[in-house]
Amino acid sequence: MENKKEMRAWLDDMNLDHPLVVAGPCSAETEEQVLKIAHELKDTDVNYFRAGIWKPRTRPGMFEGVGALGLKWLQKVKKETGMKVCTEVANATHVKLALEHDIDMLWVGARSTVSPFIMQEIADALQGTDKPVLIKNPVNPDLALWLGGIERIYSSGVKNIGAIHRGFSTYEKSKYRNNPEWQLAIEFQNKFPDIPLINDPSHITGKRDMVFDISQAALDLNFDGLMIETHYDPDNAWSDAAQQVTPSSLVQIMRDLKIRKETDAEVEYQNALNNLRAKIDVIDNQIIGLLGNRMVASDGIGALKKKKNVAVLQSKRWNEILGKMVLEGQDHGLSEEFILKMFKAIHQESINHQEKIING
Ligand SMILES: O=C(O)C(=O)C[C@]1(C(=O)O)C=C[C@@H](O)C=C1
Repeated sequence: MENKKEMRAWLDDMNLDHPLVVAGPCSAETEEQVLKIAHELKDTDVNYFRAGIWKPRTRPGMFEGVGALGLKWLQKVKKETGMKVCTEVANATHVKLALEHDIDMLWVGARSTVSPFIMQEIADALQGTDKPVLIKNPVNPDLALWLGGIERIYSSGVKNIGAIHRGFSTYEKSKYRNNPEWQLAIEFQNKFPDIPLINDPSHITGKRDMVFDISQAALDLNFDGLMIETHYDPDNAWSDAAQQVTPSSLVQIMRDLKIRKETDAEVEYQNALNNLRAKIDVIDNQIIGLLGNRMVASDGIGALKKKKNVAVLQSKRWNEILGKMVLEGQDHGLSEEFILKMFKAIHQESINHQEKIING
């Protein structure tokens, strides 16, 4: 699949003066609930009203959505508010029913994107539709799998396409429900700059008080839109209670978000920017030079270890280095998270060098 301008035509044609906003409850619960939220979102920046009707849940016995009945409620939302509507589809039957009920946009969830068989089934059922289809990232941080899923949908003739970044599952404890792994989203944009990329801060954070910060971070990284779960009584929602915001909070979030432009042509700005970028280029070259020197020293240690038959991994020494560097980093305004990531990568490279020497 190649990047093509046509992939973003559906969004460009909307001529929005703000990021695309998709909002509405995690789950459609009752007709009254759906309509009440829709009416509260009616005269806001919201472009698409969302509600899940088929809910993939981690464990059986949890609320799995109202099913096809909810499609009628979404039709009512359209009729009463004029808002476009969207929902998640997870198999060919869902697609068929959603298209029959003229749902304006569909999305494929993270638990479906992981499965090439399901993606192919959904792609076949979507064949030829002109409705926009958004594909969420798979639960695991695998860019190729995400792009493969999008390619299946695109290859079946769906030209109005988009992607939703909802973060990635981790075993490790984290302040996020799903780790954003922003680098992966940046790589996505580098490869496919014309696939509209929508951020889902609700699933990334799992907590409503973090939704604003993640939304702002996404806009700062040139995301095209936001999907934010919204409920008039979040605490009593039937699913994902902790992460939903009220319609009035959503309006406030949209008001407070800063939308930044791509660049500024002013000469003074351009000159100052170029000066600082020249500095960064010099420093980056120095960093590479220093890392190269470090590996030469490591190669020397590798040769010594080979002679004396000593193991490559020296945990005590390594932990001392990590501890020292975290403290050193603090003095230079560098976060512990960054220092640990960087030094773990350096350590691995050092080990690879020594492995080559010892086994060479
Ligand atoms: O000090 C050592 O023994 C090394 O081999 C160097 C080094 C490092 O790169 O800093 C590499 C591997 C060890 O696990 C510990 C440290």
